[in-house]
Amino acid sequence: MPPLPRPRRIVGVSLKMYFDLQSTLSYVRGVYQLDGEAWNARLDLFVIPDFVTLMESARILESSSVMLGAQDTFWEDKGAYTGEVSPLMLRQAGVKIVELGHAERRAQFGETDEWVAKKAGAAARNGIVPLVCIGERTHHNIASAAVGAAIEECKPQVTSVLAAVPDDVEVILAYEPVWAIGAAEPANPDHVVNVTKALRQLAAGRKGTTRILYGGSAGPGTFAKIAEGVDGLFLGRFAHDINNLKKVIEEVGGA
Ligand SMILES: O=C[C@H](O)COP(=O)(O)O
Repeated sequence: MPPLPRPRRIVGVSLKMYFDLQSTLSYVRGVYQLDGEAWNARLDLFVIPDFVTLMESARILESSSVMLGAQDTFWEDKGAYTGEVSPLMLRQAGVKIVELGHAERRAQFGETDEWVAKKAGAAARNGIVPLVCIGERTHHNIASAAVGAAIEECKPQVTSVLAAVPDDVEVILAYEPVWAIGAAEPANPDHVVNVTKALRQLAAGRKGTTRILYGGSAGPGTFAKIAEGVDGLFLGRFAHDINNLKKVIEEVGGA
């Protein structure tokens, strides 16, 4: 099968719950300063702070091309859902991307593929790009077995989401092997390339853009080794130093 044309590259960071209010806003200001770098590198840049700082983050980023993300959403727009966050309000607040199904939410808060798919549908309905985290929980020692097992585990995570969103809307899939999140280093590059190539085929017939990111202890030096399989990186801890985010933007733009 001929290789599929590749979409524009994209790099972003989720702050999870690592920072406090002032350091979050200061970080978002730092990302704003990298708008020019991202433009020069011809890639899209996003930042995902916590919910509390979203409105102020939107204000900081409003004159830039940096896309604002949220760490989750509920699947209904309005109603008696105490504690949940509406996708309608996220859109009104300036959110362009919503992260769904992160491994930490699946493990600690019981997120299921069904919930993630419903949330992805709600995001798309509100004009927000779903960024869906997928990945296998355990790592097999034999490389060939590890690739096959990862693809099998990721497949339903992807297909349930693709069935829940219109065919012509953009979807971002973040391949994050669970065992590589919060680790000392990212997953083996061959493993990432082999799995992401197979995941790309699952979305091959879509009319909408599907971009595939890698996440899991990614940082400077990661992208060039896996560029064959992915369209960018989804960063965590190793982007807390904003200079590392700058380096990654340059690397992804140059690779
Ligand atoms: O959301 C980002 C990923 O979970 C990666 O986090 P990490 O780079 O700190 O492992």
